[in-house]
Amino acid sequence: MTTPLIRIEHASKTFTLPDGGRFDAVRDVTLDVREGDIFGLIGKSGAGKSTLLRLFNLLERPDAGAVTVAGRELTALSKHDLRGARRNIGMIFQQFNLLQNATVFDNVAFPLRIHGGQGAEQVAVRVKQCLELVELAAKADSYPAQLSGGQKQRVAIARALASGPAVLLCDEPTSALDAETTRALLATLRDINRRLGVTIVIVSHELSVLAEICNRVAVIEDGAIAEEFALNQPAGHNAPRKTALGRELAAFNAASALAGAHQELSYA
Ligand SMILES: Nc1ncnc2c1ncn2[C@@H]1O[C@H](COP(=O)(O)OP(=O)(O)OP(=O)(O)O)[C@@H](O)[C@H]1O
Repeated sequence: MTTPLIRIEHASKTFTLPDGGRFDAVRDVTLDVREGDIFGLIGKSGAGKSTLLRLFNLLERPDAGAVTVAGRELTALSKHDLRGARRNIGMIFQQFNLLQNATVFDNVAFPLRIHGGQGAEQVAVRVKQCLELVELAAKADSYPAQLSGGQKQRVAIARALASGPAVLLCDEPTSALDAETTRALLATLRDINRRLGVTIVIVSHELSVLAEICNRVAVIEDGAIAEEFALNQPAGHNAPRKTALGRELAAFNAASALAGAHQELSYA
């Protein structure tokens, strides 16, 4: 058994509320993500999916437990070393989070410039590579306001990949996009996973998104893992699911596999 690329061990996160109360958003989660996975986190609104995802790069620091990525225990690193380790973990968000007053080029160059160590020419070469990857090289001089939602998210992907990370975290990456743009964006993510070998962890409330792209999912309920299972298994390899969401997702997955098989047959 190979060592997982990401290991979350007994992680918990409690928020203190304005009224002084406490809320357990993540409760004793242990989770492995293997290299090359497209790993999905599903759950109802408020289940703790985004908080859990933000533990993967310590955007939220767990109150207890350990987070290890590519052999480095992030929870044990100094601030300085954590900054370096984070270059191995890109992240994209539902609302893209681009710098509005900067061009597409400057948005993608931003993480390279703040980290330093590369000359302007090297930065330009890397930005061009990343924009070509998401098919937006022609938009280098545009501003975010001039782009469609799908294009903005592809700029965000290019920015997230600029430092050559092994992991890409995606927090509801398609929730602000229409169905067609969603399909195109998922194709880009799949391509990045297959061609560049980038491991992806994705939070989405859209079952169709997860059924289409993930090879493994965890169902989150009340901040804990209710069940975890593989998708796109050969027929007969699917054990009964424990949760309603798990059953719904498995049915979605089976239906889209069947649709795919029909499509292949009609092309044969
Ligand atoms: N900084 C915070 N302070 C207090 N409570 C928070 C904080 N961040 C999240 N929470 C609470 O923790 C719970 C889990 O939030 P989280 O965003 O992780 O859920 P989610 O499953 O991603 O939901 P959604 O799909 O609605 O985004 C929610 O009840 C939320 O209100």
